[in-house]
Amino acid sequence: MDSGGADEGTTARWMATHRGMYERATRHPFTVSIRDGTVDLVAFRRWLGQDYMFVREFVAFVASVLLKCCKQSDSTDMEIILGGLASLSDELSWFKKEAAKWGVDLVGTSPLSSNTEYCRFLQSFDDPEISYTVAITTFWIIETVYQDSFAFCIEEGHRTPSELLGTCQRWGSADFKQYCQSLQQIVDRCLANRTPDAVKSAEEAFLRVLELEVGFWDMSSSQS
Ligand SMILES: Cc1ncc(CN)c(N)n1
Repeated sequence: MDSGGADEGTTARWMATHRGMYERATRHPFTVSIRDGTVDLVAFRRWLGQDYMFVREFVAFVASVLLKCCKQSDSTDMEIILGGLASLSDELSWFKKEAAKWGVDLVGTSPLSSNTEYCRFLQSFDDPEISYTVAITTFWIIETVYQDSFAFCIEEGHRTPSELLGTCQRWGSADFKQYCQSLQQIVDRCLANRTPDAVKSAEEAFLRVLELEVGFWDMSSSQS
């Protein structure tokens, strides 16, 4: 981790301060049911179709983060963000393959309301007034919720059905964890240089993502 900033470790503090909310997002009954082996496969298929649409929107969001990054003078973060963006190409192919396997019709699927709400939030980052710090914070926590949620599904003692292990590995792998940690280091470094108001805006974005992630899992479980 970069040792230059006095305010290093802000993200860890947020995670501790907002532990309850963080756990609602990362230990949601939907993902816990995957780990327990009791997952409703209708809900899993719904999640798959909805998440495919989300990821298509996420590509544009990550591109907007990259653009903000490139406009910064000292932009060593660019390669990590670009790597994340490039990997979404694979991810979209993976969704198409899984959809075929599970009989999910991606073309005929429409976004449910929680997905639409989340996608609108992502689209709002097109605004050049939204800072790189807020954008990279948002990017980091979006990826981290999936990393933490799915890593739990393959941790010791899991009863995840074998046909879902690939899904859990996708986001629960050590490589994906490492990538999330790289993003977290960028966020902590950015936050260390910012005013209290700027840090507050980033914290609000962090909390908003947690809320939207809970909404996304709820939607997957119950079609709300
Ligand atoms: C809703 C949601 N949140 C996060 C991720 C991880 N990129 C995702 N695919 N979908």
